Amino acid sequence: MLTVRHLTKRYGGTTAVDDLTFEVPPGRVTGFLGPNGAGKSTTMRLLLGLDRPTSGTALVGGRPYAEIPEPTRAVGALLDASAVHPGRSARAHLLALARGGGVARTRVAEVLEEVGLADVARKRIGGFSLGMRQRLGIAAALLGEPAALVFDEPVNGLDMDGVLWVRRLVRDLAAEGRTVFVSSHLMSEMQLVADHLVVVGAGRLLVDEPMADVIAAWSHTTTTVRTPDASLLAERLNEARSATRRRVEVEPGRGGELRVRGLTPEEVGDAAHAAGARVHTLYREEASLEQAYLELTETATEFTGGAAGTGDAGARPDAAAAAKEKV
Ligand SMILES: Nc1ncnc2c1ncn2[C@@H]1O[C@H](COP(=O)(O)OP(=O)(O)OP(=O)(O)O)[C@@H](O)[C@H]1O
Repeated sequence: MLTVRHLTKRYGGTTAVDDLTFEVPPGRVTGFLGPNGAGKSTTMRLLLGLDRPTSGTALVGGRPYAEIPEPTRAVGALLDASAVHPGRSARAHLLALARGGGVARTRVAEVLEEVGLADVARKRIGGFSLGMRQRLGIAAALLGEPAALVFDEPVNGLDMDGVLWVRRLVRDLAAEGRTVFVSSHLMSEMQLVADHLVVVGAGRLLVDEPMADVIAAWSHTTTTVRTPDASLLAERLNEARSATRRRVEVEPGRGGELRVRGLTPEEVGDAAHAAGARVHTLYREEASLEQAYLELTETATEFTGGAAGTGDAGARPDAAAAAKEKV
């Protein structure tokens, strides 16, 4: 279990982490999502005792990292895959880590095999691709067979095989009952691996919910209909709204269009027929989870004046408003 309570970290005038509170329990993959600069790496570094909090606590198995008796067995981490000695071989690097962490030498061959680097074990790390370095970083994290794993952007630089391998590994580690905490700046990646999602923007907690709930709340279908009889149809749709238990929203779009959320194109078409409204265009739009996430983090950044904003300033405000309601 990883526990973050009222965690704050300031660097001079920059608040990298701002009063964060959440837990990462064992047996599931917890995704840590946020745009660049949102404070993900800083939170992970604080959990791993690589930096001191300005205030609040970051605990691994209920203790601050510095007080863990056997840290290698408690938590393994992949943070910055490039922070390795380029002149050493992969094997020598892992042997040094095993020696330092009190781990049996035999684990080195095992983890090299597990991450697919057995064939290049004696090659210098300096000649490794970014993907190979990521695999080596993951091998180092797995050395002590730790109860918790912290992976900062583990799929960065990996080819498709590597990405699929990391996704499977992360899920397997959680299935073994380990605590798995994985960061990414991509919602699409989180959607594929995470059971639970923690979203941060400008250092603040925005969402802490099961992935399934996030998907249900953020994805929605809008049916757009263009008709010269908009008021007739709108009236009929309002009747349909009171007849259904689903949440239906009708709002005017561009050029006499109506945008209907909560009803399918078939239902809108039937309502138009019943109302005697002429339909010139009728289509369905799926709101993407990625878009809702971008708008959420963008809004968080605007309100806090942080520097983590990304994306398109013309983004649709309706999804951002819906996302804000969720917060
Ligand atoms: N050692 C440091 N000194 C000064 N500022 C820092 C330091 N480390 C992080 N920051 C700042 O804190 C903020 C959060 O950075 P952090 O790296 O934690 O974000 P992140 O979500 O991990 O983003 P990325 O994916 O880009 O690493 C940023 O504004 C960053 O510039």
